[in-house]
Amino acid sequence: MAIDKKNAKARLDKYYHLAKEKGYRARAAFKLVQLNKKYGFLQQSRCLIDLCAAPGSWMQVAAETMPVKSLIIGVDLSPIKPIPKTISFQGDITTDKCRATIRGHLKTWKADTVIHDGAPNVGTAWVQDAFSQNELVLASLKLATEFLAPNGNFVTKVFRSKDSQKLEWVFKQLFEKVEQTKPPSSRNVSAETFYVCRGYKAPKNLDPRFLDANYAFAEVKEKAPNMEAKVFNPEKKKRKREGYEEGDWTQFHEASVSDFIQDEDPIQMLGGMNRLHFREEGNDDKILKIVQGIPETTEEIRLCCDDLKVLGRKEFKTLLRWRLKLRGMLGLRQKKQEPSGPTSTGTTVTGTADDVAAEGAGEGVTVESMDEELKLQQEIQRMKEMADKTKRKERRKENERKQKEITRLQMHMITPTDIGIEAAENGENTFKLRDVDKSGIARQLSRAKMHTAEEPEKQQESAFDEEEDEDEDGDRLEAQLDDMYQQYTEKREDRSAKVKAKRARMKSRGEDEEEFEGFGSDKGEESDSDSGLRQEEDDDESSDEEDDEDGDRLMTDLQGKPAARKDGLTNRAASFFDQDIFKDIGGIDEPADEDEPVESDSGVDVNSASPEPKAKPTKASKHAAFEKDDDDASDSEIEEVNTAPEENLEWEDEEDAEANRGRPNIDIITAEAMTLAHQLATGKVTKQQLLDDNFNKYALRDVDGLPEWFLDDENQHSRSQRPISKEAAAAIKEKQKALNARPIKKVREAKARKTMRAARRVEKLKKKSEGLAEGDDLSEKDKASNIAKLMAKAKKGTNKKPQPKLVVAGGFNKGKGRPRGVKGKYKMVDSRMKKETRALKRIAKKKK
Ligand SMILES: C[S@@+](CC[C@H](N)C(=O)[O-])C[C@H]1O[C@@H](n2cnc3c(N)ncnc32)[C@H](O)[C@@H]1O
Repeated sequence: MAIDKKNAKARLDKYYHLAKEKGYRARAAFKLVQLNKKYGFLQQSRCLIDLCAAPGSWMQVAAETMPVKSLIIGVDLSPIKPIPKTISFQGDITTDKCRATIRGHLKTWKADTVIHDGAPNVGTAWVQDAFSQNELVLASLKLATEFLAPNGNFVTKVFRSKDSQKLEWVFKQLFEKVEQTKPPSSRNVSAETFYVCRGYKAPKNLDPRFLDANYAFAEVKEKAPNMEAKVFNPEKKKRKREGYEEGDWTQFHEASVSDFIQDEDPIQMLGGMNRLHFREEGNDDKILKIVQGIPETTEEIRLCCDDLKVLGRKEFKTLLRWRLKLRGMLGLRQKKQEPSGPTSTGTTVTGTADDVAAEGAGEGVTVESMDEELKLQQEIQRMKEMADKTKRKERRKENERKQKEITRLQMHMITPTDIGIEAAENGENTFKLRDVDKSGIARQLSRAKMHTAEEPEKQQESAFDEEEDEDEDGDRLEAQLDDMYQQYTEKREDRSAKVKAKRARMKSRGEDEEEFEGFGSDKGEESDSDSGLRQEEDDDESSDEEDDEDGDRLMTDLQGKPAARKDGLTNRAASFFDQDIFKDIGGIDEPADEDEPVESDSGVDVNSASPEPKAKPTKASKHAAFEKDDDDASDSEIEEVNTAPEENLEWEDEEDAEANRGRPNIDIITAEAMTLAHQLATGKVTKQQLLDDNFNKYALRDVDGLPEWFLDDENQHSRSQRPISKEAAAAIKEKQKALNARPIKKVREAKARKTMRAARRVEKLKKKSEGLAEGDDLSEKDKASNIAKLMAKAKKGTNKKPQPKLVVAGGFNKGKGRPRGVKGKYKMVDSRMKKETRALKRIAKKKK
C-alpha cells in the first residue's frame, strides 16, 4: 500500500521499534503474534502456507512458533530473503503457476494453516484498493480450499468495505468457526481487520462461484427503506451506520411543496426529504400560488416544512392533513369505494396512502381507522422492540459470561473442563455435597443404600434462530466496547490495592461464594465497598453449618481447620485484634469475670470463651459477628488447642503464613473499614444496624440494562459515605508507614535464603564434629584440633574473597606500577586485554 510520507514518522510506533529489537522484518509480525496468542493455531500446525509473505515477518513468527521440522512455504510478488527453516519463492498468488509451485513444494502434504496478509500495491482510490484487496482475499481463499487439510485454519486480512460482509458469508460456508478480530498492533486508523476461520469443512464439491469475485461481490438489491416507520415513529430514529446511500453523496434533500401535494406517496417524501420549500420552480406553479394564498397554510405548517427531520408524529399528521385538504381543493383526491360495507366502518374508505393517513382533516371516521392502524403498528413495533431487547440482553450476558470464562481460563483460574459447570445459572445445576447432606441422602449413602431420584421431565427448549438483523452490528460493536472496557478495568484493577485485596479474598473463598456487598446498594457496590472487612456468610449459611453438625457427614476438610488459639481466638480474629487500634479498648485483652456473662449493647453475646471448656468472654466471642465463617469451633465450645503451628508461622514468609492459615493475605486497608471495625468492636454499632444501613436510597437502584462501565462509575461515587474516625485514619497511616518501611519481598527472600544456608552449614558442621568426637581412633587433642579446623574452614566459606580492584591501564596509570591511592589487590585492564580475552574465548570455542 502506498505510504503517506508526511506521516511516515508517526508510523514508527512501539511495534516498529519492538520489531527492530526482536529482529522481525516488519512490524506486521506482531499482528500474527497477537492473532496466534488469541487463537493458538500456529502451535498446532505442522504445515503452513504464507500467501503474500514479503518481507517475511509472518514467516519468521511461524518458524519460531510452529513445532520443529514443520513445513513453511511463503510466496510473494516481491523476493523474500531466505529465512531459516522455511521455503520461499516469488510468484503471483492469483496465477496457476504459483498454485503449481506450491503443490510441488507440498508434495503429498496438506496444509494445516494458510495465512494471508496480502495488500495490492495500488494506492489509487480507496474503493479500488478495497476491491482489489478483497479479490486478493478470494484468490488466497481459493488456494486455501485447494491445499488445506480438513479442519484446517485460514487467517486473512480483509479491508472493511461493503464487500467484507460478503466475504464473511463465503468464509462461513467453508469453515465451522469464523471470527473477525483486529489485533492491537493493527493501527486504529487502518481499515484492515482479520478473519480467523477455523475448522475447514473440506467440501467434496465446491461451487466455483463461491470463489468468483463476480458472484461473490455481486450487488444484492437492497430492500426499500421503510419510510412509514420514519414518519409514524419519527422519535425512534435509527442511526445509519453504513454512511451514504449508494449513489447518493449528499445529506440534504429538498422538494417543493407542490411536488409534495401532487406526489402519490407522501410518506416516502416526508421520510426521505429534509425540507419542503415554497420557492417557485417552474414558470407558472399554480399549485404553489394556491398553497401560499389559503389560510390553512399557517406559520406552523411553514415551520414544519422547513425542517422535516425534527418533526414528531403529531407534526407529520398535521402536514398530511393539510396536504389532504389541499388535494381536496385542487380536485386531486380520489376515493376508492369498496363494493361491500358501509363507509362508516372506517375500513372501507381507502385511497392513496396519504388519504388514509390524513383523512382526519374533515372525516372523523377515517382518522379513527388511521389511529387504530397506528396503534396496532405501534403495539407491534413495541412488542418487537421488547423481544429484541430481551434477546440482545441475553446474548450480551452470554457473551459476558464467556468472556469471563476465557479470562479466568487465561489466568489459570479454571481448567477447560470447568467451563460449563459455572454456566449453570445461580449454581442451580451444580452438584453440591452440602445439599446432598442436607437432604439426608448422605446418610443413606453412608449406609450403602441406593438412592433413586426421580428425574424431572426435561423441557425441550426451542432454540432461537439466529437473527441476522441489523442489530447484530450494534451488538458486535457493543461487545467490542465491552471487551475494551473490560481490558481497561483490568488494567485499572491491577493498579488498585483495594481490588487486589478483593481478588485475593475471592480467590481464597472460591468464586461461587457470596461476597460481602458493602454498604452500598447493589452487587456492583462490592468492588468499592472499601470496607476491607470480610462480611461473613449469612445466617442461612450458619444454619447450614448447624445442619452439618450431625455425625455422618460426607464432607471433610482437606486442609484441616486452622487451630484456635489458647485465648479462644481464631487465628484470624487474633491477628485482627492485634492491630494497634484495639490496644486501648478495655475488656478485650483482659479476660472478663468468669462467672458473669457479659452483655454488650453491640448485640453480640459475650458470655463464652475461656481456655477452659466452660467459656469465658474473649475477643473472639465479642466479634463473632464478623468472624463466623472462620471457625466452626467458635460456634460451639472452645476447645484446648495446640498453638504450635501458629508459632511456626512466625518463621514463615508472611504470605506463606497467610496461605497456610487458609486465608488470603489481606487486611483492613481503608480508614472507612477501620472505623467500622472499631465501632463494631466497641459496640457503637451492631451488626444489625449495619445491615439496616444497607437499605438506603442507593440500595434500590434499578440497574437493569445499564452498561457495566456506567455502573462501575456509579458505584464508585454514588454510594453512602460513612464517617471516618480520626483514630482509624491514624491507624491506617501507621500501617501504611510500617508497610513502606518493610524491605521488598526479594530482599526478604534473599535474607531468608542466606539464613537457611547458614543453618544448613551449621547443621553439617555439627554432624561432622559429632562424628569426630564419637570416634575412638583419635586422641582428645587431635579431635579438638580437627574440630577447630573444621570450624575455621566453615568460617572461611562464609567470607567472600575480596575482588581485586580494576584499574584502567593507560593515561595517568600507564606503566607506573601500583596506581596511586589503590590499596590491596588490583588488576590493570585495558582495551587490548578485552580483545585478547574475547579472542581466547573464540579459539577455545572453535577447538571444541
Ligand atoms: C503487507 S505486505 C505482507 C507482509 C507480510 N505478511 C510480512 O509479515 O512481512 C503485503 C504483500 O502482499 C504482496 N502481494 C500483493 N499482491 C500480491 C499477489 N497478487 N501475489 C503475491 N503477493 C502479493 C505485496 O507484494 C506485499 O509484499
